[in-house]
Amino acid sequence: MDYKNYIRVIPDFPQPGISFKDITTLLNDGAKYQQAINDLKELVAGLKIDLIAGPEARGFVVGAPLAYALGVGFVPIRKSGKLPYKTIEVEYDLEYGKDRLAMHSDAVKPGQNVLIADDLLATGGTISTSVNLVRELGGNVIGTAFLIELSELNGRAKLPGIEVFSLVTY
Ligand SMILES: O=P(O)(O)OC[C@H]1O[C@H](OP(=O)(O)OP(=O)(O)O)[C@H](O)[C@@H]1O
Ligand SMILES: Nc1ncnc2[nH]cnc12
Repeated sequence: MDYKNYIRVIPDFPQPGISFKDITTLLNDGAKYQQAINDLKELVAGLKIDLIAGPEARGFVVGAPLAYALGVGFVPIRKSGKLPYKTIEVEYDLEYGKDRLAMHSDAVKPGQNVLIADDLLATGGTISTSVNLVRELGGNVIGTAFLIELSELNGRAKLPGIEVFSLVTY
């Protein structure tokens, strides 16, 4: 499927110079959304995955259905202050701004194989921070999966030695 037909591109959002890739138009189409998750499932079929972790908020709409489709657990990685139990936290830079990500300290057991999923790889700040959180708990990051990769921002450079799977590249 040509995913670009279903992703809306909004210039200068949320600030001048950013070409925003809006996946709500893909999510709005049930058959295409389902196909996207199934296509990601095919891409990661060779991996032995114990858990999928996904960063708030758009990582949830990719990571949770992928976990459900694979029959594995899902770990939410959230912005600071949202998780109720003990957390580990890391600050990071975004394409537009700064934030802090957190994960429950018992969410990943040492040695578990974790795939990290999100809607989009831009600078790689969000995903490399997610990788650091999973590794801090002793998890083994076996890959990362995205609907969209923005190749010019070279997020892959922040993921040395980690496999990157994506459905569409801009
Ligand atoms: O590779 P990066 O430069 O880190 O950018 C990619 C991240 O930015 C967006 O999330 P955002 O922080 O805007 O939050 P949201 O999912 O809550 O909209 C997107 O969903 C990715 O998580
Ligand atoms: N260009 C972009 N479009 C959509 N989400 C993003 N997150 C970071 N950069 C983005």
